[in-house]
Amino acid sequence: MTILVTGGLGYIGSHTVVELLNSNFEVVIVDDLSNSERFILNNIEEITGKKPIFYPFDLKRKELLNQVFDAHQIDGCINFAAYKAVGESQEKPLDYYENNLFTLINILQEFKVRNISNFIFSSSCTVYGQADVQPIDESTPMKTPESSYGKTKQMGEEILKDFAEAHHRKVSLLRYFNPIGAHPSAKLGELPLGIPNNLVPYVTQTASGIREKLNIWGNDYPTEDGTAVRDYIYVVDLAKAHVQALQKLISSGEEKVIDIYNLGTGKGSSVLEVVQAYERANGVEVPYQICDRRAGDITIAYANANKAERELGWKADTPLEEALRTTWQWQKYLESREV
Ligand SMILES: NC(=O)c1ccc[n+]([C@@H]2O[C@H](COP(=O)([O-])OP(=O)(O)OC[C@H]3O[C@@H](n4cnc5c(N)ncnc54)[C@H](O)[C@@H]3O)[C@@H](O)[C@H]2O)c1
Ligand SMILES: O=c1ccn([C@@H]2O[C@H](COP(=O)(O)OP(=O)(O)O[C@H]3O[C@H](CO)[C@@H](O)[C@H](O)[C@H]3O)[C@@H](O)[C@H]2O)c(=O)[nH]1
Repeated sequence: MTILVTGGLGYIGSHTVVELLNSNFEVVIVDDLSNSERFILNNIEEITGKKPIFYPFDLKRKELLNQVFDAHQIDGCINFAAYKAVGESQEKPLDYYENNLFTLINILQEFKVRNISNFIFSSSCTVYGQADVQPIDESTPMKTPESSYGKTKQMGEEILKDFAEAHHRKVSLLRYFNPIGAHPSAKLGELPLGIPNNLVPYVTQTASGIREKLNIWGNDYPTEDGTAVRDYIYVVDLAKAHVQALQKLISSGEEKVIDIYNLGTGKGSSVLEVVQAYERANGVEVPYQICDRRAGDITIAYANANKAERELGWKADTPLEEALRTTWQWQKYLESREV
């Protein structure tokens, strides 16, 4: 079967392409390289011994997308392509709505006219906002997200539910918690772009001396050590969930399926716990200072991922320290490419 993977050279997409190729799917990638680099394609080939087909263009260009569907018998799509910087989305909301929603609709139009099913969407735990109860399961009520980015994820989910209902198609909405880590080969990982916004990339750059100190945004939260708590999920575990969600859609005898899964470990870790685990895992020091809270941050979010375990037979079981070790190895790889 041939799967279109949009954003397949990005962080989560590239890891998922590896898992798809290892599971004998044919892969067609469309990625405009707006947040990724071409060498990732070679690295995917080095890891798997297989070469995915790659088209470098912007999915907003309908006529090019149309040609891809003409050229390949597409059996499903995993749609990673999106802008994802929460802060930036507040400054450029129109760019976020345009990129994250128009691209989605363009692909779905092709699915509609060509009668294709099996669509997987990258959603986020951000759709829950600050939930009233932890852990968060799929029936936890959604709140209005703080950012335009978060709103594109909620809207994307609604678009897909309507699409599945109206056209009798199979879709899976995957709500990721906080993905971290890199491929064990150290050939795939998250590419740092400017000053990292996310915790683990910032910790990594602090450990390697690129940043002087980590700013911990607040230690006065109502948590055990006062720092905010998240559910950090290893990216390879996350990638595997996509293959399992896809296989479930493909093998379902139903005409219409709307699956929704939380993808997390079920365990919350505070910012300080992540810093300490990083130091232990990699034998490095991470200097930090405590600062004021970051605007828009929630106190705590961790998943109840039992539904994914029950229905997909999937569980994120890589320990935090192991995931953090791969991050450090990826950093070393990136540094070796620079010299
Ligand atoms: N990383 C996270 O913390 C996280 C958490 C929850 C959800 N998500 C979602 O998961 C998906 C993948 O995230 P990621 O961390 O791998 O991001 P990423 O930026 O590394 O990957 C996205 C890829 O899509 C490409 N892209 C963006 N717009 C495009 C367009 N118009 N046409 C073609 N290609 C385009 C980029 O070049 C990039 O390679 C995104 O939808 C993101 O919103 C990410
Ligand atoms: O330099 C830093 C960076 C982060 N943090 C804290 O670390 C925690 C995690 O922050 P971050 O890594 O930025 O993740 P989130 O704010 O939880 O958001 C991420 O995870 C969400 C759920 O997947 C996604 O929707 C977002 O796109 C993604 O940025 C938060 O308490 C931050 O305040 C710091 O203290 N210092």
